[in-house]
Amino acid sequence: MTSTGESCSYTYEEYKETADWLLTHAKQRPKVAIICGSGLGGLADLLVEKTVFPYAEIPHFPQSTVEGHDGQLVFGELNGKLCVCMQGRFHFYEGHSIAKVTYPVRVFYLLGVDTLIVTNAAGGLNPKFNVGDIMLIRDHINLPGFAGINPLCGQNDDRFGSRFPCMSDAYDRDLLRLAQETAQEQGCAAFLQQGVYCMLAGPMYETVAECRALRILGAEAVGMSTVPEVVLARHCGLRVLGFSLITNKVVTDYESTERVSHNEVLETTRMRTKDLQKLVSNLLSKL
Ligand SMILES: O=P(O)(O)O[C@H]1O[C@H](CO)[C@@H](O)[C@H]1O
Ligand code: HPA
Repeated sequence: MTSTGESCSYTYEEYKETADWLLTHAKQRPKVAIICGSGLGGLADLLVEKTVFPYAEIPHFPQSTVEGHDGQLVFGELNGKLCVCMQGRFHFYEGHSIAKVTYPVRVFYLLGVDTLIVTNAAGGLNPKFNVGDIMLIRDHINLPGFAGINPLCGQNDDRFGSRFPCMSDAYDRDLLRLAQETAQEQGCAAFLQQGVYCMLAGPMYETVAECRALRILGAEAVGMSTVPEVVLARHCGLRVLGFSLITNKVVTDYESTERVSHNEVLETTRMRTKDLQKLVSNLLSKL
């Protein structure tokens, strides 16, 4: 049990119960799942022929508590492709166990999904990045994982994947190329970047010294999500594509008067959300 009294792990049967419930209640059989980051849930509104499930109605499903995360699972079609979209994700800092944060990923796998698209809002560490840039995630640094906060800790269930999964190919190279091509075609290459995302547990934003340390580690964007979802997705063999929207620049100078806030984060997502939606939507038609 965690300090909040939550279960630290789930049985195969629990994941299966959720998946079976969804298979009974939704007519769509998507191969693509999308997890929407802070302020980026508008993507799910673009789906047509929708079936919408508030998280509270889905057996064993966690609840969203963060502003900018609506808390519903949307099945439907986007640009001719069936998908299931999480309008709101779960974060470790909300007090959820890491198993709960990643719960939907194994449910997606049991639904028959083979591709996961993750989006997030992130702070830009790479000095070349501008606010409003979209960074394709080339790789990640699992900082909570260094400290043992990892959804794969505990007994391994071989029905999902192997004890020691490879992570050197976490982000699918073909999907990365496709995303770059698509960005060129739709004319948003000018603000497309590629880089390394680093997850911290949050909920506080980083100190100046932490940002400087993260840069030395090779991180180019920093956030409080995504990595556990990707780890679990790769464990069960899903292909992964990730987008970080650079919502703010991190502070690396003690003289700076800049102060990051969630309002600033959400404001940037409002400015760039349509471009990201178009990119994901155009890309889906090519899968
Ligand atoms: O990663 P997402 O969910 O997009 O949200 C990011 O924005 C929030 C902080 O402003 C944190 O939750 C951080 O992880
Ligand atoms: N740090 C951590 N998480 C974030 C940030 C940030 O600067 N911006 C958006 N999510």
